[in-house]
Amino acid sequence: MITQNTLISEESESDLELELEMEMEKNEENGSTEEKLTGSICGYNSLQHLLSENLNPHLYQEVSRLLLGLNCGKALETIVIPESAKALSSKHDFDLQAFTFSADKELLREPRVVRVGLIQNSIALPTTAPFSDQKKAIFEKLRPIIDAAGASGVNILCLQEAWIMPFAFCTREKRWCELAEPVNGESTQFLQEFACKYNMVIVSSILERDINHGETLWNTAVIIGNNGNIIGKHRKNHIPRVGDFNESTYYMEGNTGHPVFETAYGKIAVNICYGRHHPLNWLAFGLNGAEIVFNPSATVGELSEPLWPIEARNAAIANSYFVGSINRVGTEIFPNPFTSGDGKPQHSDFGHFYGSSHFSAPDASCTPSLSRYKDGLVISDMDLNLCRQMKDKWGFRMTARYELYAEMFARYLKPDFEPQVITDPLLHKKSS
Ligand SMILES: NC(=O)NCCC(=O)O
Repeated sequence: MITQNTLISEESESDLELELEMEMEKNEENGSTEEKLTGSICGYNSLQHLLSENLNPHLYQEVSRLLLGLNCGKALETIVIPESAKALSSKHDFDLQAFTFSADKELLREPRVVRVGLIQNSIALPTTAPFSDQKKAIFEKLRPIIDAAGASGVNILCLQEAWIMPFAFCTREKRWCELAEPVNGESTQFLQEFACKYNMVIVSSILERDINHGETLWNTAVIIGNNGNIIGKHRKNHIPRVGDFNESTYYMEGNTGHPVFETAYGKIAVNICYGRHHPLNWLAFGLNGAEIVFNPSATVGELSEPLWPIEARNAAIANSYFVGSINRVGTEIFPNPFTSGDGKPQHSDFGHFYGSSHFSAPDASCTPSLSRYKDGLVISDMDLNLCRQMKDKWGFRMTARYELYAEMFARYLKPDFEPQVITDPLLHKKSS
């Protein structure tokens, strides 16, 4: 029975306001109160935080079991983070969390444990600052977070979508195109040093300018190998045309298919942001053998927050791989107001990017999420053997009936396609 442990939604409005005020006061974390007010859930930095503070330990355990699932029959365990990484997180005020997904022991294969990190961040300077200063400030902001990942022994690190810039695609202003870089440009060079220093694979999502093909623009993930080499790139397949996400003004649908990159630490792929709403996009990376698929994103609460914890987790389950979901944080205000043809008054920001980066595993378990308003690094160990173990257990690949769907698509793509509908012969008969 929920009584004094009740969720705060049942409290009176004035109680709630008082509690929120007290929570904000006792909250020692840095960052502006205003950002926390817009970014928090009633003063809590994440759903897990809200629940853990308001439920008794037994109720919290039961709620977590249902919300986060179990991994090998147990709640996910946290892992010990080196003091040097913790010190960086306190000094530079970023959220730092670390977990481990295990798999069953096998008789013929050794465990294949890799340590993976995801970074979420807000921009570092106002969008009105000179572009080069904005970019440099983001580099400087990320430096200690990447160092914390390196100090923690992260093998594969992924940054958020278009991490070197504000998510300016809402504006439709062409001047933001200046922030596009070639695949081997400034941001890649910046990350190559870390890749070498920490023997780390890094996935970097940028606005790409393809110099060799008419200086065209793409939304691209660059895969940097642990020797600092560029392994390859993937271009975002599905471009949003929803709300303020006016990204088709800037770049076209990707032309790189669904590549899987075989790295020193496993087979990885990147499903960039809006591609997460397309189950076939997830499927294709799985068919090419991905063991971890990253979803670097930029999305706002009003549009997608109820979808966020579901889609990635479902993809991990359906495709028997791990998913790393990243969303940026904060509210980015642009100098010129814009509208997006949806009848809403003109405005100067997208709304709040709600962070909440996390991992999902093929056995339906997932980590708690990072903060809704703070920069953060979430780390997880994952035994990649779990991918095949879940394929063997559920048999989704073997029961998939791909031939049925191949035939369906072949028919659907023909101009004379007619939907397969069998109408009740009595439906249109006049009653006599
Ligand atoms: N960046 C991007 O594709 N955002 C689209 C919004 C969403 O998919 O939630």
